[in-house]
Formats: sequence, C-alpha cells, structure tokens
Amino acid sequence: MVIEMNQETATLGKETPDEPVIGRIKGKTMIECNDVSFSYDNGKTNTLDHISLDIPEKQVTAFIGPSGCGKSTFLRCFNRMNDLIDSARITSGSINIMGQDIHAPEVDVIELRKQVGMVFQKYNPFPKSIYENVSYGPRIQGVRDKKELDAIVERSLKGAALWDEVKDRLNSSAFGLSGGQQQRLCIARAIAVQPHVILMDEPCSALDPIATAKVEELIMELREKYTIVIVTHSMQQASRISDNTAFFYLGKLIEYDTTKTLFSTPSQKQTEDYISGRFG
Ligand SMILES: Nc1ncnc2c1ncn2[C@@H]1O[C@H](COP(=O)(O)OP(=O)(O)OP(=O)(O)O)[C@@H](O)[C@H]1O
Repeated sequence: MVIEMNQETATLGKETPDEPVIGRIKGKTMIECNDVSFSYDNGKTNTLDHISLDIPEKQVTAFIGPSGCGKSTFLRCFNRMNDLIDSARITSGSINIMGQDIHAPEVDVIELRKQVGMVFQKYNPFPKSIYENVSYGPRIQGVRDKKELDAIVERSLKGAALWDEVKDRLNSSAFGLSGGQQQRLCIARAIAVQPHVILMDEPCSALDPIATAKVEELIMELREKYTIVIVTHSMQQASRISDNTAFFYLGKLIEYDTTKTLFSTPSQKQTEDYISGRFG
C-alpha cells in the first residue's frame, strides 16, 4: 500500500448539490470518504447512503446516532472488516486512507488491517498470557528477537497505560485482568503493530465508570500519535473526548463538525433533536 499524505486540509462534510455544508476544520486528512454507499445484501438495499466526510489525522472523531443508523458498519468499512460477510459490499464511492484507495486491487487487506487497527465493544484478549497477547501481532509480522519483542511489549503496555499494573505478571493469563485492564490490553495489542489509525467500536460500553474514565484518559493521550475513530452511544463521552463528531441517522450522515460546534450550535434540526434527547 502506498503511504503518502496528500492533503493539507480536511473538509468535514463535502459540499455536494444534494448535501448542505456541514462543517470544516483544518488538519491533514487521514481517511477520505467520497460518496460511500454500502449494502449487506448484494446491493438490494443500502445500509449507508452516499456518505462523504474526511477524518483528520491525530484527532479523535466520534460517530453518534440512534441504534441501527450504520455507525459500526461505516467504521468497519475503514479496515474492510465487512469483507468477511459474503453479500456485503460498497455500492458507490471510495475510501482513501493516506491517499490510497483501500479497495484498489493492489491493496493487501492484512497490511491495511495492520495500519488500521480495531478495538471492539467486548474486550477480546486471546486465551494467552499478557505478554503473548501484545507480542502476537509483531511475531506474526516476523519479529523473532526476544529483546526486540520485550521492548515492543513494554512500549505498547506503557502506551496503553497498563505497564505499571502488569509488569510483574506478564506471563499470567490475560483473563486474570479486570475488564478495564483487558480492554487496555486490547488497545496495547492494537498499538503493538504501530497502526496509523485505531477504530474503536463502543470501547467502554462493557466497562464500569472508573474503567471507562481510564480508557477515556488513554484515548486522549493516544490522540498525540494516532488517528482515532470511535463509535459511542454516549453523547457525554463524545463531548468529553472527541475533537469532531459525525451524527448519522438511517444510514445518512446528517451533520459533521467540530464536537464543540455540533453540541453547542448544531445546524440540523435532527441533530438538535437527537443531542437534546428528543429521539434515539
Ligand atoms: N452482518 C450484518 N448483516 C446484515 N445486516 C447487518 C449486519 N450488521 C448490521 N446490519 C444492519 O445494518 C444496519 C446498521 O447496523 P450498525 O450495527 O452499523 O448500526 P449502529 O448504528 O452501529 O447500531 P448500534 O448503535 O445499535 O450498534 C442495521 O439495520 C443492522 O441490522
């Protein structure tokens, strides 16, 4: 995959004749989506409907909207996770990451998923030790040197704010950790392969408030190095941790702007109704 940044400015919400202007911020674009439609049933119905938005690098971008509006589906398009479903496909448009069309024939999907990592709602460590969970990705990429692996494990666990809590039990089972620690371990596993983007699909929904606060703090730290896209049901969470927010409804992008603007002065009535709790 060709890795080359090609834009100076990220536009939030593309200006097309059918769509209102829905926001603009400065920053280099990491993920550029042009007119993306997506179907789970070979094109009979579209779950995502002509979505255009650009996600800036090294910022946190939140996807919000009522259940079933397509947030997770859209997120999974970015590392082609939906390819695993036979009848699912993009029916229009394109997605470029760092200037590369991710559906181009030359793109290696394994390489794409290395660069666009994912953290799921239900933390899912492997049934292995803490050390093996973090070293797994680098090992399958060919890193064999024990010292190098040790350094990656330490760096990744530190990056996920977990090192101090686990450094004395690296060879113990990951399942012995608390839920919040297991989720941070999954984040350490994602960053061990040095991705550019981390996709997070409701990463705190299975966590208690204290573990949620730790993961939120971590997300804000990770923003310095990674582009983060997070699906969340919590508008408080979106407003606490994200720089930009996209609001979806019935497969359409309704509004996309800086989080501050979207929550304080939304331009669309549907957004206002949703964030004020009138539906959803
Ligand atoms: N694997 C699948 N096969 C077929 N349809 C699916 C599949 N996954 C999701 N859908 C459908 O696509 C639509 C969008 O689902 P999606 O999970 O993307 O929404 P969401 O906004 O993330 O919802 P939630 O907030 O409840 O997680 C829904 O109608 C859902 O039923």
